[in-house]
Amino acid sequence: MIAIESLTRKYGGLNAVDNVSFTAEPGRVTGFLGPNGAGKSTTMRILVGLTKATEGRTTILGRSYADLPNPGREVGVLLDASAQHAGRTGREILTIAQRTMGLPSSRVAAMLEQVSLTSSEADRRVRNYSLGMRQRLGIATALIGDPQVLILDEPANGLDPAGIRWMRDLLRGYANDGGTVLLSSHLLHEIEVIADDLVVIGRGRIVASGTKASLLQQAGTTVRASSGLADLEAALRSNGFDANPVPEGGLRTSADPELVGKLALAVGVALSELRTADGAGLEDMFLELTADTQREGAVA
Ligand SMILES: Nc1ncnc2c1ncn2[C@@H]1O[C@H](COP(=O)(O)OP(=O)(O)OP(=O)(O)O)[C@@H](O)[C@H]1O
Repeated sequence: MIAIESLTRKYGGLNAVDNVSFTAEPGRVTGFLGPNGAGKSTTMRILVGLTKATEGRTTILGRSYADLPNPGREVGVLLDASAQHAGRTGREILTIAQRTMGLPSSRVAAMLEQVSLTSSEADRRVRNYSLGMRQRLGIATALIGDPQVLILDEPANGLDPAGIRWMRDLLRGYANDGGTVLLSSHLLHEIEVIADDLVVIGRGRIVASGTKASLLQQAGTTVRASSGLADLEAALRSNGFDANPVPEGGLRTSADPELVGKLALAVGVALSELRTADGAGLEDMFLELTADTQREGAVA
């Protein structure tokens, strides 16, 4: 279990993290989602004691990171896969972690196998690793102490589609065995498949959080038409439903698709798209929630 309570981190006049509170629960994968610069890495760095909070507190398994007696045995951390010592081999990096944590030497080979790094890859220097191989090695280092909690910052970076699938399965299995997983991404589609819970952050503030199922429900129905949207919006509102424009044209509404179709017919609007809450609806909601925090418009 990870708990973040009223966390604020200021850099000069900037609130990089602004009064953030949420928990990540055992047995669940919590996706920490937000556009570039939203405050995800800062929050994670504070969690593992690399950055100081200006206000608020964070705990892992009920204690601050600094108070964990053998942190690697309790929490596995992957913040920046490129930060590994480039002159060491993957096997050396894992061996150092194994010795530091007082683990049996057999853990090194077991971890290499778990992340599918071959013996010859393990004996190559990290400077010759692809980013995907560094991510695998980083995940192996995070898992070597058999921790109950995993904190991963953008772990899918550099992985190919098969690698992303592999990581999802690994994290799903880990959470199913009772582990707590907090993973960040700026790409909704990367974590919506795996996350049970989502915490959405924009400009340092939490803009939405909850189970994926509840957020999907809030995402409602998305409807598009090449003309007449204003009439449809008015009809929805006069029937007591929300109707809000979404990026790239269209409306998102709390009315169910069948009703939206009937109202569209009644006001003579030909629809080009009508769909119920799904990943795309969630994406519309994510873009809308973080619209004023985007640098380049779309994120996914
Ligand atoms: N050491 C620092 N000094 C000054 N500003 C910082 C520092 N670290 C982070 N920031 C700022 O804090 C804000 C949040 O950054 P952070 O790296 O936490 O975002 P992020 O959500 O992880 O983004 P990304 O997806 O791009 O990694 C940004 O505006 C960033 O420029």
